[in-house]
Amino acid sequence: MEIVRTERLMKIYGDHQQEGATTALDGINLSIQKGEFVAIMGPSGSGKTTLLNILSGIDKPSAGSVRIAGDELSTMEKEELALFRRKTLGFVFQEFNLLDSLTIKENIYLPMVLEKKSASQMEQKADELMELFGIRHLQNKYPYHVSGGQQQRAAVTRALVNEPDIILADEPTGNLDSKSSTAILECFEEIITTLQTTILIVTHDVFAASYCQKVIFIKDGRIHSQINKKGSRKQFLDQIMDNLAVLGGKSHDVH
Ligand SMILES: Nc1ncnc2c1ncn2[C@@H]1O[C@H](COP(=O)(O)OP(=O)(O)OP(=O)(O)O)[C@@H](O)[C@H]1O
Repeated sequence: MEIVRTERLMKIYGDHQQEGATTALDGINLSIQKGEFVAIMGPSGSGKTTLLNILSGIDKPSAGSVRIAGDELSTMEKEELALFRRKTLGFVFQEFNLLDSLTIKENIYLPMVLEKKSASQMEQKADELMELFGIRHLQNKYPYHVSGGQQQRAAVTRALVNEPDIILADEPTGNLDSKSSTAILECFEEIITTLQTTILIVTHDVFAASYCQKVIFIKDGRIHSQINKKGSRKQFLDQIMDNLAVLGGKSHDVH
């Protein structure tokens, strides 16, 4: 089943007939299947954030179509889109974005409260996922009392409670040390195997990308190349580095 499909996706910032307009996306055709773990990489300014914002429904394309789980996003009205985002998408951010005034458990409950789930449904789902990610014992602590890696695992749990079709993650390892990065990437692998949720990450981190099954490289708003993991993770990491070198991008954050 196809979870993401974009066709001839364009994004132009500014008036395209005037000087100073920027073509951020220039005809992106993307197809991501259910249960795939995919990374988008590319040099600074290549259009990664723009693409993620459009897939997230935060931004609208200038032209082209974007379908997520079969639904066309670009024609949705504001309220329909808000509902769609809550039901279909899960978000993970570099800065975790947990609310400091709420406990870990309350943070995790939040998307379910918005969906008006029953107390027993919320408890069952939260317990199941906190157990899976080893953070159940932290549920009554506040975010500032747990480590960055534990906060990110709570954020991943929160992203999953409404059983989204896809998790969109923006630099999910950007604020983590290598041990916590590994833990979160193993969480993602667990999600793929146990829940078959599709995961799309945008990252500069070659180590993070090497956990994915597929890496799509973009440059100047176009898909430049795409590679699939065949051998070991280490072999894939080397292959990603080679592709980045061809692309002319910086490959920092190698652990
Ligand atoms: N709101 C905006 N208005 C005008 N131009 C923009 C806007 N947002 C992004 N751009 C331009 O669009 C292009 C793509 O930007 P984008 O942020 O998507 O790149 P990126 O690959 O995410 O970069 P980075 O890795 O540095 O975050 C760049 O040339 C950028 O300057």
